[in-house]
Amino acid sequence: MAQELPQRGGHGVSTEWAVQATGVGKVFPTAAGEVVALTGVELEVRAGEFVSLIGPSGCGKSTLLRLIADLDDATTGELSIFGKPARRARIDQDYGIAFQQAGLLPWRTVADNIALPLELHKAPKAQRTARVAELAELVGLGDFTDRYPDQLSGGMQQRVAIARALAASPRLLLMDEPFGALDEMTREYLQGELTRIAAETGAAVVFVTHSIPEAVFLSDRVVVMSPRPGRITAVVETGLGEVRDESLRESAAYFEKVTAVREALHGTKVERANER
Ligand SMILES: Nc1ncnc2c1ncn2[C@@H]1O[C@H](COP(=O)(O)OP(=O)(O)OP(=O)(O)O)[C@@H](O)[C@H]1O
Repeated sequence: MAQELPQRGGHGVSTEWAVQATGVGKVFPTAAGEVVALTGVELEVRAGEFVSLIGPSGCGKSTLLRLIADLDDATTGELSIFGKPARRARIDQDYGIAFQQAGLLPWRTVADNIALPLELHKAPKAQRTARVAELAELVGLGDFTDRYPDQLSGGMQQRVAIARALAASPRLLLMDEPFGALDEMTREYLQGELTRIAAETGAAVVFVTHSIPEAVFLSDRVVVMSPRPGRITAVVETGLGEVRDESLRESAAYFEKVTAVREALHGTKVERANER
């Protein structure tokens, strides 16, 4: 059945779905019995839309992102990325990923790590060099392109990972707490940059976070999940439009949505999340 398209503040209405999850469930067999990590997940992310997943530890946020990225298989249900099976989308490199661990190649410099997706896309050398310089500047590492990952702080490594995810201007970005290890000022700066880049490139983003303010600042919609078993319990549309600048953080509309997400989360009985 055709679903109603969510409204987006800035990119105009698209009829294309970046992600469609239908009846998705994931069960992990363990020595102690089966762990139902996800059940009955229905999620659509429109092309160009920014969606955050938030919820207490263990509610299945990372598992859902890993299924979208085809890093694991769903036990039930179906996932499609731009209308393709997740596996096809992975082979076609339809998305960029930035996860909690930077996952950089230690034998490659910052510049060569950022360039990796461009090499896979067979971009000409001159184009690669220009794009790498632009991205390194963007994440504040313009002076560090010749360094190796072990010469960088954890936060700097994470910024390289973000630049790498953006390198090939993918139509979809999958991000699992990419700013979690950064200091607050860098984090807020990169949040602003990410919304600008997503708007400029028209990329859809699925973003896992533990931070309510971060989710609200970044997103068109905040998807609230609850554990045991992991499922979607609420979806908060922010309606904050495309311009996400610092003044937004002090606006009444922003505070209202932060409160709405907090209340939706409390409805998921946060105190039970650690009973596993
Ligand atoms: N490979 C695995 N084998 C067994 N159980 C797993 C595996 N991966 C995840 N789980 C379980 O699935 C559930 C969801 O885990 P997941 O990491 O997706 O949660 P999360 O919401 O991302 O948590 P956090 O916020 O702490 O990162 C948890 O109960 C976890 O213990």
